[in-house]
Amino acid sequence: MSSSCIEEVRVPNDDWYRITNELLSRAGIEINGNAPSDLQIKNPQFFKRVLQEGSLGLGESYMDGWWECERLDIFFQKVLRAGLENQLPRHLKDTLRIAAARLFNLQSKKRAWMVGKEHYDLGNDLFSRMLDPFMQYSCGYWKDAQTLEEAQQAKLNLICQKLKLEPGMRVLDIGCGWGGLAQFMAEHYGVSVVGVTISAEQQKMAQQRCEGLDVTILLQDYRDLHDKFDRIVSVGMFEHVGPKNYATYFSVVDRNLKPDGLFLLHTIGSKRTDLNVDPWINKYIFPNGCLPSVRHIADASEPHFVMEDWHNFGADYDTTLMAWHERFLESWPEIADNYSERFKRMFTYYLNACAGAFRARDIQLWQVVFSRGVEHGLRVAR
Ligand SMILES: C[S@@+](CC[C@H](N)C(=O)[O-])C[C@H]1O[C@@H](n2cnc3c(N)ncnc32)[C@H](O)[C@@H]1O
Repeated sequence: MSSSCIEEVRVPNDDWYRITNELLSRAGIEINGNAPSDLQIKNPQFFKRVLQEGSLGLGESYMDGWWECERLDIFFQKVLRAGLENQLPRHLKDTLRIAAARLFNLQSKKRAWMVGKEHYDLGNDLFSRMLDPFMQYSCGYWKDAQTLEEAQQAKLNLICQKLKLEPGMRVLDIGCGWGGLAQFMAEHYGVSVVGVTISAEQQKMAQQRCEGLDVTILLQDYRDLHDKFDRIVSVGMFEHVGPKNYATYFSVVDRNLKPDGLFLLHTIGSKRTDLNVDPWINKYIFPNGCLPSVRHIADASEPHFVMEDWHNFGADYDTTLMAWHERFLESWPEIADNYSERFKRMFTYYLNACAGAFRARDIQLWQVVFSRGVEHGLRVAR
């Protein structure tokens, strides 16, 4: 950090600047430095805001244009690798939220619809451009893929193979999004599918996508399912379930799965066990989201199922998120009239922060296959 930079931003309070600078230097990040992951400060109030409000202040000040960074993904990778997020203070509101999460069920049936309205209903114009043609809003499988399209189709096939789908089977997709997996399973594997979502926009589009196929898309909470299926799959939805409901979730799967059925859970996971969600992500992207740990999944599933396979391909989410960001920026001119510039910064921040978190190995992507111990000759596909 050269003294000329300090003059440039005219830091009003040396201490705010000094502490922030010291923290960032532990992650190899310079203030107003030349590396792509360095911060360019536009408003010197930034230092105070970050030190007082932690992660929330960092994200909100970015949305407000108080700082820039050419490679936000690398910035987050470095910050998380250095463990800086644990050294920032919590905003008072966040402390209250954590207390509330311990006391109340933040993902109750009534509250579950919030994320549908606030995130998944944001705009099909945006999601249809940012995502692949199957509109997969979950990690692709990049093992042999070069493009987002290939990675998402490989993921869809991987799921179908792990589930050992056979024509005529009934499959339940809990958290079916825009219906891409339902369409793929019905078209390529000859199964009949029931999908559930809590987003009205998703239901509308999924129904159009699956017209003419043996697919039903329900707008309902997973807890209201009472049926029987040969296979159950749930992709990118468990992150909305919350610790107070993990046991209920697995009971619902158990209740709806035939005795010789298979269940595939695809979820982001984290090793932390407290309240596994970043306050900025909670406020602006996924209200009431919460990442499960291995222990959460083990405890909730063991009364019901045998765990047949546990596959981590978290590194592939980094690549997926970077591909989404590229497509988001490319399509921005077509959708800019429908959103604000602040929204653009918010989405850029979200996609890059998550990519950096996967790259830093802070969070994981798990596919877990469960059975009831019935002989399937289970050799799970990879
Ligand atoms: C990240 S999206 C994943 C969508 C899709 N599976 C995919 O991979 O593209 C999460 C999905 O979970 C659904 N979801 C969240 N909470 C739910 C709940 N309580 N009951 C049913 N679906 C829920 C959302 O509506 C959304 O479709």
